[in-house]
Amino acid sequence: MAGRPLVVLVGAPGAGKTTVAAALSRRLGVPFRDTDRDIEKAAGRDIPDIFTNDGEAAFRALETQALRTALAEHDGILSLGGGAILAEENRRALSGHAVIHLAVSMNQGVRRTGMAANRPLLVGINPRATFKTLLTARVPLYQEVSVFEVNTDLLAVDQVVDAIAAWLEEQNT
Ligand SMILES: Nc1ncnc2c1ncn2[C@@H]1O[C@H](COP(=O)(O)OP(=O)(O)O)[C@@H](O)[C@H]1O
Ligand SMILES: O=C(O)C1=C[C@@H](OP(=O)(O)O)[C@@H](O)[C@H](O)C1
Ligand SMILES: [Mg+2]
Repeated sequence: MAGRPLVVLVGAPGAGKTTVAAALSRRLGVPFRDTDRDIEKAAGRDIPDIFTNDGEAAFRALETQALRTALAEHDGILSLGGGAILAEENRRALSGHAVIHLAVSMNQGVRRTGMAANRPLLVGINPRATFKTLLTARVPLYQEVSVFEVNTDLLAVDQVVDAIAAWLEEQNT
């Protein structure tokens, strides 16, 4: 099952990584994988449960392991959790891969994640301030690991897929 992801999607929560990765994999007819799902499957629990009962550090350790495994064996489209780029070890592991940054503004990010309470880091009294702090800390890291960026704010999911498919085509010509 050894492989190499065709594309790895990074970006803040609500950028659309999971949704776009699934849509892109359908478009290209290649497998889809999401490290958050891998973690939930392996643990037999969902992410809020892992955060609440084991803490963020435990989640990050599972995430590093899930990333390492997926990079080694997945040969389709891979989406990561928004915080996967925080560990230097993970950024190093992503080096040389076709990493695409799905960018999202605070307004859109809060709007898209506000509906679901399944992102433990964004649950709180001021999601806008939390999201802004998160972007300030992470955007430089998303940019550091990526080789291409799509600003998703004004695009529908299919249009984000179009942009990535066009980029891939360019790489192959
Ligand atoms: N380009 C987009 N335009 C509008 N809504 C979007 C877009 N991309 C994703 N969404 C919606 O935003 C929410 C979060 O998407 P998701 O794929 O879970 O993001 P991520 O994995 O980056 O956190 C979902 O409800 C999804 O349908
Ligand atoms: O930004 C983060 O630190 C996180 C983002 C989530 O994934 P999405 O970016 O897919 O929402 C998930 O990995 C976890 O809740 C932590
Ligand atoms: Mg996701």
